Order: sequence, then structure tokens, then C-alpha cells
Amino acid sequence: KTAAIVGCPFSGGQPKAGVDEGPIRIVEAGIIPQLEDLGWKVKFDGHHEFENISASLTSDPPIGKLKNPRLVSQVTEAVAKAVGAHAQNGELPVTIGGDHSLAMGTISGTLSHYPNACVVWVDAHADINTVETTDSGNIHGMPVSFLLGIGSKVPEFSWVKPLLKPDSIVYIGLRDVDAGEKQILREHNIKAFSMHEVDRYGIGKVVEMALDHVNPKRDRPIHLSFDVDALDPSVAPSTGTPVRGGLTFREGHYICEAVYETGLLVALDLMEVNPSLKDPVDVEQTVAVGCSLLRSALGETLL
Ligand SMILES: N[C@](CCCC[B-](O)(O)O)(CCN1CCCCC1)C(=O)O
Ligand SMILES: [Mn+2]
Ligand SMILES: [Mn+2]
Ligand SMILES: [Mn+2]
Repeated sequence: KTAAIVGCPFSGGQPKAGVDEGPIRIVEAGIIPQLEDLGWKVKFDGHHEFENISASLTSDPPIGKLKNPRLVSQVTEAVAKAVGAHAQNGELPVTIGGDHSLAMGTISGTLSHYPNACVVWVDAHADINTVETTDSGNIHGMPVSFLLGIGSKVPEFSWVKPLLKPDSIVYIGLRDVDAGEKQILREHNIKAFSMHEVDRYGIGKVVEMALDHVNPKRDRPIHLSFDVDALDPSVAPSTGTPVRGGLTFREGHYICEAVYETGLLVALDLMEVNPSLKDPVDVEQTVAVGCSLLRSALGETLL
């Protein structure tokens, strides 16, 4: 089996510098030989250069509240093509961000090849704000709304097709959901297991219920999109939007292990590692946790 590393040094979906360094640090930390040691054939033809895109953009003024809209749209479209091509080649795309706006591209790519794929979204946040509901205008808080095709259309994002259905995504780890997002989740009956459910049922039962919701016959390909800020900040401190009361190290890893165990994983995202926000020790820890989560999602077991 081949894993194709899609290194995406991209920060345009949010305001903090440094998240574009995430993939570089994770590759430097040795994720490629680590995955090879798990038996994967690893394909990596260098990190994506988005220079040509940003160079071709003479200006990129906000559209309404949306920041860097043209940059985000063009970068995520390129990512959709890259991920789609790897899937077409029978490879498993492993996208390393970079901010979570990239998931607009990765999931579009996955759904273009696996139309019946379901999405497991692990995050403190729902990332489902629309043009109408966003307060920050940071597009890393909006990818799911674009993928679902909800909210008013933005011509610059016309390449994004509404390939994702509300019953095909399930969230784990939510604890910082904006009012507008809560309304959207309710209106569209989108299944979400917040930290309250994790506390109440335990992670094992939560993952089982989450998969039962989107993949009851365990016959649908799975796209796992993991935002490291789903983990408690004590576990993954160096990330742009940390929120207390998150998943433990083990809970985060259990999700990855359980998804791998289904044998249905077809695409993986590891997002929002920003190696420039904390002291070297905390950065090192966050990078190491990112690598560890990737290994667990790709077959590393404890026994
Ligand atoms: N919902 C937020 C955060 C999005 C995080 C994106 B992710 O998950 O990829 O990291 C927060 C909006 N707002 C911030 C100030 C306080 C009120 C909520 C937004 O900016 O839309
Ligand atoms: Mn996110
Ligand atoms: Mn988040
Ligand atoms: Mn974040």
C-alpha cells in the first residue's frame, strides 16, 4: 500500500504565521521512515509550492468578511486535484497542514474519487461557518459549509462542488462551536460527539456510535480529518486556536487506531500544527504528537 504525503505549507485560512511550517517540521521529524517502518511505501515529491498561486494574485481583498479568499480558493483547488490524483492512483493521500481550510480541497479530492466516502472530523471546532455566520472571516472556520454547499455562494469558490451530504460527516471533540454553527448543526441534523459525550460515554463508545452513524455497514470509505486542536492544549500546545478541556493523548490516538482498524481509511489530514507559537519544548511535543497520530491512523498498534 502506498501513502502519498501531500505537504501543504499553507496559512491563508487563518491569521497566525507559522502554521505553514507544520508540514516541514513533521517531515523533518522523520514521518516518512516512520511510515515505511509500518510497511508503507511512501511517496513524497516535496512540499507543495503555492508560490505560483500567490505570485499570480495581484491583489486579494476580502470578500465580505472572508480573508484571503482568492488565495484560499486557488490553493484548496490545487490540493483537491493533488489528493484526487493520488486517490485515482490507488494511493492513500496523507495531507499535512497547514490550516484546516485545506480540508475543502482534501475532502473534495476524496469525494471526487470516492463519492460514497464518509468524513470523520476530529476538532475542537465545527469549521462550518458560512459567509453569513462567520465572525472572524478566517476560512479555516468554514471548510465544511463549502463542502456541504450551504450558505450564500461565493463566485471565487465556484470550483467547490457540494459533494458532501450532512449525514456523511460526523464530529468528535467539539467544545468551541459558534452560535451560528450550533444552529447549522441542528438545522442539518449533523451528528456531533462533543467533549460532553466523550466524558459521558468514553471514547470507545463514541467512536463506535460515530461510525455507526456515518458507516453503519462499515462499507464506506473513510476520510479522517484531524485538527490537532481537538487534543487538550496540554497535549498539543502549539496550535493556532487552542481550547481547554480537549482529548487526552490516548483518546486522540484511540480514534486514529479505531479508524485504521476498520480497514476503510482512504484519506487522512493532520492539520493546524503551528511550530512557531510556543517554546521549543512545546513545539517539539506538538510535532511529535502529530507524527504519532499519523502513525496510529496508518496502522501502528500498541501490541
Ligand atoms: N469558529 C472560529 C474558530 C475556527 C477554528 C478553525 B480550526 O478548527 O480549523 O482551528 C472562532 C470564531 N470566534 C473566535 C473569537 C471568539 C468567538 C468565536 C472561527 O474563526 O470561525
Ligand atoms: Mn479545524
Ligand atoms: Mn480546531
Ligand atoms: Mn486551529
